[in-house]
Amino acid sequence: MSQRFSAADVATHNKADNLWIIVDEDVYDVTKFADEHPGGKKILQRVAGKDASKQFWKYHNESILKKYQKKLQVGSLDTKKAAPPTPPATPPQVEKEVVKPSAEPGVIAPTAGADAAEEAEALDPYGELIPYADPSWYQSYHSPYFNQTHADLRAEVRQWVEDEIMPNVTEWDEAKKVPDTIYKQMGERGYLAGLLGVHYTKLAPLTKNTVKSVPPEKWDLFHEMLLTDELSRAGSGGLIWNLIGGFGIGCPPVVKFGKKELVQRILPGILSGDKRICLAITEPDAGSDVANLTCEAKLSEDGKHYIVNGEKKWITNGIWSDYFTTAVRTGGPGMNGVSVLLIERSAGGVSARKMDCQGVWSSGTTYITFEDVKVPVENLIGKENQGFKVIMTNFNHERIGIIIQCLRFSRVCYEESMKYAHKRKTFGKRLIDHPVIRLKLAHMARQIEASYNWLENLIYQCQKMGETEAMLKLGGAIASLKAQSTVTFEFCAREASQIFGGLSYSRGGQGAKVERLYRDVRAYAIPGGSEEIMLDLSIRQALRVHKVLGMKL
Ligand code: HEM
Repeated sequence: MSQRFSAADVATHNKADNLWIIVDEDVYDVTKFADEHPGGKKILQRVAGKDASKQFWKYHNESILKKYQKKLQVGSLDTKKAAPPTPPATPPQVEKEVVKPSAEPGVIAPTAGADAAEEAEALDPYGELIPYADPSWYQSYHSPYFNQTHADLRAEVRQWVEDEIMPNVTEWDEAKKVPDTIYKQMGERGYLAGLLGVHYTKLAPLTKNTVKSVPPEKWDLFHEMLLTDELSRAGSGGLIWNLIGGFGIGCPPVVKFGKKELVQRILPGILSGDKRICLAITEPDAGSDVANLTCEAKLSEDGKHYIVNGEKKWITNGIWSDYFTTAVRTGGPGMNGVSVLLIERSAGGVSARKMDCQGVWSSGTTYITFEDVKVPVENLIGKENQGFKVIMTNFNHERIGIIIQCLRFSRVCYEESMKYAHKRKTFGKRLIDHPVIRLKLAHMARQIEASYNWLENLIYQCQKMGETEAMLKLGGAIASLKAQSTVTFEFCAREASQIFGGLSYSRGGQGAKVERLYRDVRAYAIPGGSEEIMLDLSIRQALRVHKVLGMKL
């Protein structure tokens, strides 16, 4: 915005029909906007022609300015320097202080060995540096897992989220739909191909899009993790489920167990963001109890097709999906009669009805009916009656996705609370100056950090192990961490809501993220294995694995 005004110029625009205000040395013409201002026009008229920064920040958060800046800003004060008034996402590099470890007498400190010298350098600080609001490697703490390619991806995704997603996410959630252009961008930016738990180089021949800041050969599971993590900063389960909820769980079985011809035919359209895919397992009568599903697939007499009949419920993205990775019964009762089929909507006989749910509004949760749907036998994923293995292998990936989202949502609740606690005053003090509020923040932070550190460790294990080893050895721990992260999320959403008070009870405004996330909690605690089932599985599976490892009890 090139136009410059003196404070005296702005002061002349001080009438209802000529109403300018100053926020952070930028000048806004709110004459027409005043009538539609949700806080009322009188309140704007009271600051007409004046610097209203203090009042503005009392009632709004950053996304409001981003959203309205283009429409309302007419220039800046002539006193404004080139540098932006708010800290940039990446603060300027400062010379690093070299910290020499030293121990107080009586403290047992490990002596630095030869390996210590090779330890990775901590990356430059990034983000707003609010303690615990980002993972510690963002804040220049050492990490064995992240390098410059992760930092580059982080910056790329954050910019996109802050510019194009965050200012609109509340509107999309209320409309229960994310614009298709955003999903398309997920493909164009090469993100979809990076979210399958499969090495990027394997998918490169199936897509012309790659991620700008990370070459395919350098892509690892930590890139995948941080992509979901950064997207989740928008603070909307609906957004994440819309973008990756169907794809992230519906596509991996096809890539890992689908026939080559099928993969080559459908993957390019999916990875580019033109076609959508979802996972259809749960039924009105079979949730976590997958072995009891009833949707049946009968082989046609000529042996060329399966004919599918049955219902699926709570299917994320089902409403707009072209492909359904579907669990069906091809054999007798129990887990050994289950197969997985890739059902194509274009075959006909597929009806989809959008369901109204408590949370994740823009996720497109769907009730699906299959009526005599003809599915070519080439669309069998894995082997007939061995679909259970396909489904089980998929669970680890699905649950890790849920964990990443829950922990970032917990951080969002914490971060929003921390910021709000610094501006809201009660009984003559800022909230942050009340010990009871600090206690809430402390309880949030300790759970977030403990869970996130376990997550990093599990991602590292997944990276080192093969698919089957990971399924067996990590299944219990991942189930346990899924329960841990949904409990943490529920706790943080509740505590944040208490800190925001009425602002998180009404929708929109400063408490928007907290109000929305509070509604999204159950969408994480129930699907993908409920907390109760996860915790029970975590011990059963761990005992089974450790018996094989030689456990002595
Ligand atoms: C560029 C100028 C402004 C824009 C674009 C703007 C926009 C908005 C929007 C979109 C809301 C709805 C709540 C939200 O989403 O956060 C809102 C609410 C509000 N605004 Fe503004 N506003 C501006 C300036 C101001 C100023 C200068 C004041 C005070 C002097 C003010 C006071 C309020 C109040 C009191 C509310 C209601 C807050 C609540 O519901 O708790 N606004 N504004």
